[in-house]
Amino acid sequence: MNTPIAIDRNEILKRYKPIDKYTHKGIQGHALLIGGSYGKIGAMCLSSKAALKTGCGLVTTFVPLCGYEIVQTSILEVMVVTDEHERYLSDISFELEADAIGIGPGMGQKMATQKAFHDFLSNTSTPLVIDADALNILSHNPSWVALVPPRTVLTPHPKELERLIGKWYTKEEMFGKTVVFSLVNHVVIVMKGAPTYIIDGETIYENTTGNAALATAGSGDVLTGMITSLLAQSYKAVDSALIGVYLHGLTADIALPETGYQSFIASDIIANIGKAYLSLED
Ligand SMILES: NC(=O)C1=CN([C@@H]2O[C@H](COP(=O)(O)OP(=O)(O)OC[C@H]3O[C@@H](n4cnc5c(N)ncnc54)[C@H](OP(=O)(O)O)[C@@H]3O)[C@@H](O)[C@H]2O)[C@@H](O)CC1
Ligand SMILES: Nc1ncnc2c1ncn2[C@@H]1O[C@H](COP(=O)(O)OP(=O)(O)O)[C@@H](O)[C@H]1O
Ligand SMILES: [Mg+2]
Repeated sequence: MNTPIAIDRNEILKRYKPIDKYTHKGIQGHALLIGGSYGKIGAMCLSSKAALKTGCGLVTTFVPLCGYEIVQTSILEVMVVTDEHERYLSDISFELEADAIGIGPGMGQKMATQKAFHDFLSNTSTPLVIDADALNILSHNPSWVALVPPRTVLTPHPKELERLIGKWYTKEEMFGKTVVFSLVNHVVIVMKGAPTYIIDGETIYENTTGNAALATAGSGDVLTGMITSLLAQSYKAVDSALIGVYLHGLTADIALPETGYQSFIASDIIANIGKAYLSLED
């Protein structure tokens, strides 16, 4: 196993692109977030708001019908496109051209949703982040991994990773299997945890920010929105993963003196993305 490269401020500054004075929303990138189901529309609100706060110019959210008013009223800046099904996704089709797509948070694994995800994968070549239930659907249908576009970013937590690559008995074996999965499928894997590792083929990165305050509902949904936003802003897949994970962890380090571990919630990640970015400008 290769020694992990520590991802600290210096490593991020090598990759970070400050905003161009003459940019406009049309060139800042359009992120599309797809997911949600009855009772889990909040996951999409979190990922969509996080995408906006990470800097892309436009965000569209694709949710089942029951999510329409929830997303429209909770985030005024986001555009909403709906599936025809009331409670879950059954046909992921849309007219818009997105620069990056994040799919999976809160999506559920109904058979109709699985089929819709298969058809979506068969027809997309847009830079992609796959998270949560979309990862679980891939684990149920391993042959569909071949449909995943090269350089897609996968963001499993340990259980999702185990479903995808199978059980491991040592840390070494866990890294070995993840590296092979990354190499064979040409994908970047964000192994979420404490700490989070990012695997790009044989290269392993170890994030240095974040703390136990992040152990709270929706913090992974927020990360999906952040990485999708960076992809939409034309960062390479691995750089989107590294910068996204670094900034995400930094928000918790910044907020900790105010919130303590217990009262920090996923919305606090979103509220502190601005301060995390500003710390790169000092
Ligand atoms: N507001 C909303 O709409 C929200 C919606 N959400 C959406 O819900 C859906 C289900 O997602 P999910 O991750 O809760 O379920 P699931 O995949 O069964 O994993 C749970 C199990 O995994 C494990 N585990 C997790 N982390 C671990 C770690 N660091 N280290 C070690 N183990 C770890 C742990 O297993 P255990 O240790 O108990 O065996 C745990 O019980 C998904 O679509 C998501 O987007 C949520 O985001 C919440 C807010
Ligand atoms: N103890 C911890 N220390 C640092 N980061 C953590 C800790 N617990 C969870 N996290 C981070 O929080 C996020 C949790 O993601 P996930 O389990 O997908 O949450 P959800 O599905 O509820 O949105 C990951 O980025 C993970 O690295
Ligand atoms: Mg998650």
